[in-house]
Amino acid sequence: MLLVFDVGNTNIVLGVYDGKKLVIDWRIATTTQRTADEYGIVVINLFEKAGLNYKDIEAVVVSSVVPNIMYSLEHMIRKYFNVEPLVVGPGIKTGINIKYDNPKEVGADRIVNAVAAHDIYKRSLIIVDFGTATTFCAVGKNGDYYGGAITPGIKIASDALFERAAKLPRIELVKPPTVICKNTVQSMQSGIIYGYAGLVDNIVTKMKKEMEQLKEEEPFVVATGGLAKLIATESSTIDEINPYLTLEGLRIIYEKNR
Ligand SMILES: Nc1ncnc2c1ncn2[C@@H]1O[C@H](COP(=O)(O)OP(=O)(O)O)[C@@H](O)[C@H]1O
Ligand SMILES: CC(C)(COP(=O)(O)O)[C@@H](O)C(=O)NCCC(=O)O
Ligand SMILES: [K+]
Repeated sequence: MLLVFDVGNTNIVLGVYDGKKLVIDWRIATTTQRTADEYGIVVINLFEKAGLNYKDIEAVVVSSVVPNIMYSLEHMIRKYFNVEPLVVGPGIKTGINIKYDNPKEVGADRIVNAVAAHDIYKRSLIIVDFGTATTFCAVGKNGDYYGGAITPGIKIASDALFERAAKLPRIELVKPPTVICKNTVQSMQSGIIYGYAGLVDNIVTKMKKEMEQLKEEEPFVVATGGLAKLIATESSTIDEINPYLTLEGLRIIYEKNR
């Protein structure tokens, strides 16, 4: 079986694949303080609780946008799974042609998403990943990765408001029934959720126009990431939510590099 790690700045999402089948996935906090053994205990426990034998793992693929976690994570993988992790980065076969000024600069998660979406949808795409940051990526029909935009994630924006405004409380990210709200919590929820949906629609609409100039057909808009569900229902430009896009991309990258 294959174990994949999607290391983001807030969460690490793990997936266990048996061939093309995602057997199980887990979400743990990204902490740079954990040692290899501490990560080992957490991951082995997850396998045991799920009734899976971690010794059945034959390969591990890692996508990370958190460099200073990698020493412990790779050490854990070697020590507990006895395999050399395949780490997504320059030199790895992806089938994606990165048209960034400096291709090495693009977050691995963004490329992994592009690999999955290109493989699944086989058409021009805009991928929106709602995580610590929200990323927007334009991908051509033939797998050209044009780049896109990066904005503070919705939770960061919401936490910043709480931290910087004395009288504003920390809020739960829940959609209020109306935009015009009559109490502080719902007013904040209205501003962050409906406001963010507008941000998404504005950026996607402008990206679509630029992709037209790049002679790409009307792109299909796919959302992923922990916070996608929250916004996608309010957005008028998101066509589909695919929560497992990044994990799928890691599986596909394994197949391309085995
Ligand atoms: N199913 C869910 N429902 C609501 N929030 C979620 C869910 N899954 C993850 N989250 C939240 O999404 C955020 C992390 O999303 P994620 O895409 O993993 O971020 P990153 O990749 O930047 O670490 C966290 O705030 C987490 O609590
Ligand atoms: C923008 C990101 C922080 C998003 O990562 P995440 O929200 O998943 O933690 C990550 O893709 C990244 O570090 N990118 C490098 C810069 C770039 O893509 O241009
Ligand atoms: K992410």
